[in-house]
Amino acid sequence: MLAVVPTPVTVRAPAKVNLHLAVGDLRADGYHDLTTLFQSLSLTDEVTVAVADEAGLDVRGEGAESVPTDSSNLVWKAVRALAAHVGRDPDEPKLRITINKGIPVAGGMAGGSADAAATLVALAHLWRLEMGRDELATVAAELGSDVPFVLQGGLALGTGRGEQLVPVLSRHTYHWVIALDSGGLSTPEVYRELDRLRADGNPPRVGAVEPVLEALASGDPNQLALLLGNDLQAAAVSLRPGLRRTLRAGVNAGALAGIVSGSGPTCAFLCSDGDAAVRVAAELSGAGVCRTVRVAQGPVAGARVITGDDAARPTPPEVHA
Ligand SMILES: C[C@@](CO)(OP(=O)(O)O)[C@H](O)COP(=O)(O)OP(=O)(O)OC[C@H]1O[C@@H](n2ccc(N)nc2=O)[C@H](O)[C@@H]1O
Ligand SMILES: Nc1ncnc2c1ncn2[C@@H]1O[C@H](COP(=O)(O)OP(=O)(O)O)[C@@H](O)[C@H]1O
Repeated sequence: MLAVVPTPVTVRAPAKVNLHLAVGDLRADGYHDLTTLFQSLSLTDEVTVAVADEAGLDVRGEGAESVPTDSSNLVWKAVRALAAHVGRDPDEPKLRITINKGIPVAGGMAGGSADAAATLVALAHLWRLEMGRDELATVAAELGSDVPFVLQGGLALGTGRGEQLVPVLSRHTYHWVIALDSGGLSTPEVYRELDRLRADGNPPRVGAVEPVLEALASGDPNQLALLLGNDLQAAAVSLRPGLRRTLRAGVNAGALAGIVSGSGPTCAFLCSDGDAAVRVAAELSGAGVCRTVRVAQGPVAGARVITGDDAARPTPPEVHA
């Protein structure tokens, strides 16, 4: 009898920016307790999972050359984790995975996490698993602190190491300019640098999260801009001092405020509306402070299956500095 080969599944998953990132003390397990507000952004990766005669991984797009294709890639970790969770053989049938990257690599925007979340959703579809999003989220949390959020998308308050999520109702769209750096920063190194700065002195700490939630409820980007904050910013700037210039240049170009995205080095600039974002992007791209500039909106949906022509959609507008 002929075996039916399932149709390949393509899943799109979003980047994130932390609107508020309060980092607590170092825990015994090596993580830090966080209080963070995540917003998903319209910079996305697409992951296609297909059953094939030979297993393999192709990575294309933004920063593809710096992404590992061996078993350390988060998509293979996602395959192994989900297979273990449901008691399947991760190696049969063999899988061919293609990642199309639109999210900067090691940029503080959860690109690897987005690929892991996308792989979980694709496999749940391909393997016809009867799993709810909550069950998928428990597997996601094993793969990384940011993976549950990019699986869920939208706007959410994250606690614990960032994996415990409460969705935040959002009726407003925010417009961003994203400045991509020429290199990446290692997340553990940035956390270590913050510990070092705190041992030596008193780097600035963000305030309470409640006013940020109120600003989000108002939908006024001017109000939100005053409250954006990231405890990791001082550490990212300490490791990459040029980010100070980038942050200044975005505000000089007309953004309401600029922030280092998560552990950096990507910087995110909040703008008053879509037209302002295009103007800021054009001016910032000529300032010589970053590699590339993108325009993005948030919040957007979490990891979801896309089909047909939609999968061939062009990448977001790009302006080279
Ligand atoms: C900083 C943040 C902010 O959202 O994102 P990025 O900017 O890297 O995307 C996250 O905390 C990154 O989450 P993620 O990239 O999933 O990190 P994980 O794989 O869970 O952890 C990598 C390492 O980062 C450090 N880590 C991570 C999370 C946390 N709450 N405390 C930590 O100290 C630990 O050293 C850990 O070993
Ligand atoms: N699918 C993947 N995409 C990107 N990076 C990956 C992936 N799998 C593993 N990595 C590794 O994870 C590191 C962090 O990448 P990424 O998730 O893009 O950054 P960040 O943690 O700053 O958001 C990369 O330097 C790379 O070595």
